[in-house]
Amino acid sequence: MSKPTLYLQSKPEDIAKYVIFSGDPRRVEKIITQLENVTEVSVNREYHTYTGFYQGVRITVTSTGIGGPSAAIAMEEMYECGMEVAVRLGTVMGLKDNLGHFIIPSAAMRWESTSKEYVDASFPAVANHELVEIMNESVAHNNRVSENGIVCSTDGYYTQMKESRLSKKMGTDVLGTFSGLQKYNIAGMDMESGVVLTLGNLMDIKACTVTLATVLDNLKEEIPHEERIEEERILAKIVLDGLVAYDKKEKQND
Ligand SMILES: O=P(O)(O)O[C@H]1O[C@H](CO)[C@@H](O)[C@H]1O
Ligand SMILES: O=c1cc[nH]c(=O)[nH]1
Repeated sequence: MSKPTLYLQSKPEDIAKYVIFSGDPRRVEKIITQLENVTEVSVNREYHTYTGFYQGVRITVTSTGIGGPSAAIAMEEMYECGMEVAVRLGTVMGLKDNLGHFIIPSAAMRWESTSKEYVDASFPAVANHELVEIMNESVAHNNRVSENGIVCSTDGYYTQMKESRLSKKMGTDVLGTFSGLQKYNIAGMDMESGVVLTLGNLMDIKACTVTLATVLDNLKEEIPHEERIEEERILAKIVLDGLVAYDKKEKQND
């Protein structure tokens, strides 16, 4: 019998080949309401991990909290357990006129530091093309709009995404960050895509991120609360439907 992993307290037999990573543990509790025959694998720190079935496909869902370091731990431990496909399901700050859009980035800028602990900054954080296509189709089937631009992942929330009392005291140019990235045609900002896509490539597994633009730069606009609840439910359905479509395609190719 293998030992459970350190933080996600998981063994290979607990974990499906398809793993969904979601930042907020409370979002995980909502996602699993769309699954059947759900088993709690573990609830430890920010990591809430469950495995269940969606239309007959075995899927694990886990949370990673906020930021790259804890996302890397989750990716590593799921890889130890045999993960073959990793999908980050989360939210993103839109940098265009894209509030409410489903952003499935083709790649991420690696402004965060965690992925640089693994590999040089020149290594690209690219999503798996096949998964991106399948998730695009799933967005369309769910009557929503998808976008495949590049996102930027960062470590700083109150230094790069939202002005704060301290950022103002220190004269940090948060608004300048947005205009700089907009010049590069960046679709949005989050904190984990750079890590998930980089590690996915290093692990030689398939990885992508599927995100909902819930806010615009500096939180100048936000999706209203009730609408956000419904759109996050659809976000989960998009990812689950996408994984089922991927699984079907895999089986046809076998
Ligand atoms: O909604 P999640 O997946 O947590 O993602 C985003 O929300 C958090 C910041 O508000 C960061 O983790 C960011 O990447
Ligand atoms: O403020 C936000 C909201 C969603 N995602 C982020 O990364 N930041």
